Amino acid sequence: MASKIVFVTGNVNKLKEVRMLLAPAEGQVPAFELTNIDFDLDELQDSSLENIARHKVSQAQEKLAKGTAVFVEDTALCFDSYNGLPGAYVKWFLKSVGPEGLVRMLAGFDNKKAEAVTTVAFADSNGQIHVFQGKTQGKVVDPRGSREFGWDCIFEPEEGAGKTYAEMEKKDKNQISQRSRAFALLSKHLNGASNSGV
Ligand SMILES: O=c1[nH]c(=O)c2ncn([C@@H]3O[C@H](COP(=O)(O)OP(=O)(O)OP(=O)(O)O)[C@@H](O)[C@H]3O)c2[nH]1
Ligand SMILES: [Mg+2]
Repeated sequence: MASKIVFVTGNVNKLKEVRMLLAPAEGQVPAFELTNIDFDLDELQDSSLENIARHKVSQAQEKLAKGTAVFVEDTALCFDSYNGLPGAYVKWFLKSVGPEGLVRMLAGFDNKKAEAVTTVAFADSNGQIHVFQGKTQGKVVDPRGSREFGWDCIFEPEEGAGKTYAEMEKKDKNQISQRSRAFALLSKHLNGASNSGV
């Protein structure tokens, strides 16, 4: 029977993407069964994305039965002109000023470059924590496309043929997104570990 892995997140858009990213290739037997729990986890206020993800998964571990394999992810949007801010704080900026407010933050700057970073922290069934990170470079632009997911409408990735994430098909975003890069590393780890159990 496939082992279970829990993804702790309260973000339905992340869940949708991660389910696509971790889906087994056609004809392949799934190596694990992915389930989701929405716990309210405290998020460390720290400039280290790795520390934030490690702290987040440690809390998730404490809430689950010992031996449960679990992962979390934290996603940051880092402005070049702000030396990496808002970074992991982007969630709170979005809540207070929306995508337009994020665009306005860069109004006085010629440099609109931004980096999207997803940091995955996976605690295996022995309680050992593994961290994986994916990055995508791009720039901040006036909102274009669907407003469904966070800052997707203002992030134009360098490899996106001039489209914002929000203007792209999900499968195309998944080819180049910071999340897909981080989860490709987790997948590789899980596939390597599948013989010994997760
Ligand atoms: O346009 C976007 N494209 C993305 O690919 C993306 N990934 C995350 N986000 C947003 O950035 C903040 C991260 O904060 P975050 O990592 O703490 O997430 P969260 O609190 O929503 O969920 P979780 O912590 O329960 O998993 C939240 O506002 C998310 O909505 C994204 N926005
Ligand atoms: Mg969060």
